[in-house]
Amino acid sequence: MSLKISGLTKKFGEQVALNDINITIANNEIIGLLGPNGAGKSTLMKSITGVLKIDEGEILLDEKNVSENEIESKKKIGFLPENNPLYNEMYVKEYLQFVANLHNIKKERVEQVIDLVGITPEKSKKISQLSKGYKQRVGLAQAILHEPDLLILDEPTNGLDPNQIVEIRNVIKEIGKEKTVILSTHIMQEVEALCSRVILIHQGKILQDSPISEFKGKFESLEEAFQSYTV
Ligand SMILES: Nc1ncnc2c1ncn2[C@@H]1O[C@H](COP(=O)(O)OP(=O)(O)OP(=O)(O)O)[C@@H](O)[C@H]1O
Repeated sequence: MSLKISGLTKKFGEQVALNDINITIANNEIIGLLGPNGAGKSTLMKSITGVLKIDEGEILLDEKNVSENEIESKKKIGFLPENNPLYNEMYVKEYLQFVANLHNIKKERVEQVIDLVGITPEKSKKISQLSKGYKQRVGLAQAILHEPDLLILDEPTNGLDPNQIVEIRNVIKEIGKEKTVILSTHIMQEVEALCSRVILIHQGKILQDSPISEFKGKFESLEEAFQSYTV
């Protein structure tokens, strides 16, 4: 998988949400997308997944422009949006089967993913009955069902309790062994636990794109580094 973003600019009216973003990803790695509220993280993720149309620049996935190859690109990308939209009235397995049908995926894969994200005991429950952590697992399951090469996760552990956070991180770590994962988070421990590379966005621009050790640099902690760049 290769992803090359060049000169990406996205505006909402007068507001420039992303300003001349350039990113190259060539390896399977877990990348932490950091930045204060309103920095442009979700906008970047939605731009890559094709949910938002960009104003300037281009996004190449495996050397093909995502806006000109929408269906092909979507096959290669899995997306867990912020606030994990799910159909609450559906049952877990029924919902995942529904998503699998949209992608033309065999039934066996649904069971495989249910097992991978650890929701086998919950698979016959209604989504509305699940705890937030299990809902998040269902969101992850729908994102990986079609075996995407690139997984984009917008604040995947937001609002979870400490146990659920660890569990979801383990699932992401497992997936990250074979896929490229871009995840946004405000939790520096998460970055430390999962990511090899950090991209820091502030006011729509990239301030830092480096291995985690370089990002930390002379600072005692990632929090300190984050503050020094963004205050
Ligand atoms: N649909 C939209 N219409 C108008 N402005 C938008 C829209 N989506 C995002 N914005 C603006 O673009 C900027 C970047 O927002 P974005 O949601 O990408 O930030 P973020 O880094 O994901 O923030 P957070 O950490 O709070 O989730 C913000 O100023 C936001 O208000």
